[in-house]
Amino acid sequence: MQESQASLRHSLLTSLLHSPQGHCRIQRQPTTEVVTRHTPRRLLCFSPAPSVFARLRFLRSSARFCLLRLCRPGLLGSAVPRLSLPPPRASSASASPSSSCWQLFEAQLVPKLCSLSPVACSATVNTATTPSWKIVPDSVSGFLLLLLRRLLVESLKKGLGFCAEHTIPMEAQQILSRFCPKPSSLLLPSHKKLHTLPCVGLKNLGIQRLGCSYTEGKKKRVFCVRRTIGEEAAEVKVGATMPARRKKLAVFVSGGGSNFKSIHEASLKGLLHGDVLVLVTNKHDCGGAEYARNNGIPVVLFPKVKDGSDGLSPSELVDTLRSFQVDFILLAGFLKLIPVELIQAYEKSILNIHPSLLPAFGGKGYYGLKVHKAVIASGARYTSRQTSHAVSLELSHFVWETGPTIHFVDEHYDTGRILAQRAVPVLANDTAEELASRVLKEEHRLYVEVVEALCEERIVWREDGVPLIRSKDNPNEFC
Ligand SMILES: Nc1nc2c(c(=O)[nH]1)N[C@@H](CN(C=O)c1ccc(C(=O)N[C@@H](CCC(=O)O)C(=O)O)cc1)CN2
Ligand SMILES: NCC(=O)N[C@@H]1O[C@H](COP(=O)([O-])[O-])[C@@H](O)[C@H]1O
Repeated sequence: MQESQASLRHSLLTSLLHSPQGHCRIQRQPTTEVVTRHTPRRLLCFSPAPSVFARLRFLRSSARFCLLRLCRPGLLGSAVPRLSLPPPRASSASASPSSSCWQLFEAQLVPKLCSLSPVACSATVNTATTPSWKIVPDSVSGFLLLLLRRLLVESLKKGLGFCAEHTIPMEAQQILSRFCPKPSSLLLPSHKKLHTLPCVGLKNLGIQRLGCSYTEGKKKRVFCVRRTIGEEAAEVKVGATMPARRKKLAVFVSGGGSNFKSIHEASLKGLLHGDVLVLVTNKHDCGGAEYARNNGIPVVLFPKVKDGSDGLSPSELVDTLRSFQVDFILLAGFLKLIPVELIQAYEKSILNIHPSLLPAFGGKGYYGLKVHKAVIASGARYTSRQTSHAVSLELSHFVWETGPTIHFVDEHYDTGRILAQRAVPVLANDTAEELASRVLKEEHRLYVEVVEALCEERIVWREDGVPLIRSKDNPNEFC
């Protein structure tokens, strides 16, 4: 069954692509408006049918027929469990329309389009949640192709109506991790803003960029655009803040991996602007490694086991992470010392979570349950507020607390710059296990919040070397 559908898609793509002239445009909204571009783009071609009307009939019937079949649920993402598109995160008031369009465009559809071909259709019709994309021929040579465009739009409308419930396969959502740096934008004569993203998937088709343009408050549309050699790309930055490129993450574990799992799940839900691409562990059979294998995430063994050939050396580990184009390393219950080679290769890019309020209860020997046992045994008490001579003793009260710390990693255990902490109460009759469980819940929340900021490039360094997290809602404030 799959084969026939794949060959069907191929025949449609071939028929659309191998002819001397023609154009395609992926439109975000059903519209008859044609954006006049300041330089014509040769995009895609349609096969020269014996006669004009035969061509139209051929294209209309083949497009409509193939799209109906292409869009049939289960076709495009057959090998991978299907996920319906998560509704886009409510963009903060400050986010411009373009950025929400861009987030939808970059995160949820470009990967699919680029991986499958510009002929694929997808998504649903409600612009408030997920975009509807149409592929229509856009003529720069006369009414013929405009007529063709209208015919195909009609076909697609009917075809896409069939796709309304169509979901994006998970593979498309993971393809985005191969996507490119910051989108740039092209100012169109009518002051519309076109944001384009290099599109690796279609290079062999001569299509190098996909773009998302918008006019304030109006409809949005998406183009597939080809830059012919020598053509000047008048790309200029626009003021609108654009989300950074999605980040590539590596997670290091030695045990159960609950922090790793909460980060991975947050990424799949669209809460993080990043993806976990590789798991590193010193215990290939630990819970975190098991979870990674069950979710298609490559597992790498580090460090080398003493007498065995398995495992990577520090330099091999650096090379491996570079091959995945990893941006950030997240330690989550990893119990081995990170070598200086890795710290130098990933400066200010390695985070660790520790289950106490550092600098208390940190360093060599302080890991896992040992940390919580030490906290309980110490009877450590922190005043909840500054006591001063003026404040009588009965007003100051002792609060017994601990909690997770997230810090940058340097060459020693737990001595790197602290980025975030959160207080968790210690109850008088707590066992180490009960306290560990309470702290772990807070770890999961705190680590996802910090990784979210990391992926959105909201971590800044103060002049005295202290890292701060810029508020998501108000860039002038810090968490
Ligand atoms: N260069 C760094 N490497 C690591 C750091 C760090 O801050 N800098 N953090 C640790 C995680 N961690 C605390 O957060 C930590 C892990 C393990 C130990 C420890 O004492 N380990 C034992 C060996 C334990 C074992 O193999 O089962 C030891 O070294 O003797 C302390 C702190 C991760 N790496
Ligand atoms: N010093 C390092 C250390 O103790 N890390 C701690 O190991 C646990 C791993 O749990 P997880 O594997 O379920 O994420 C977490 O509590 C983490 O803070």
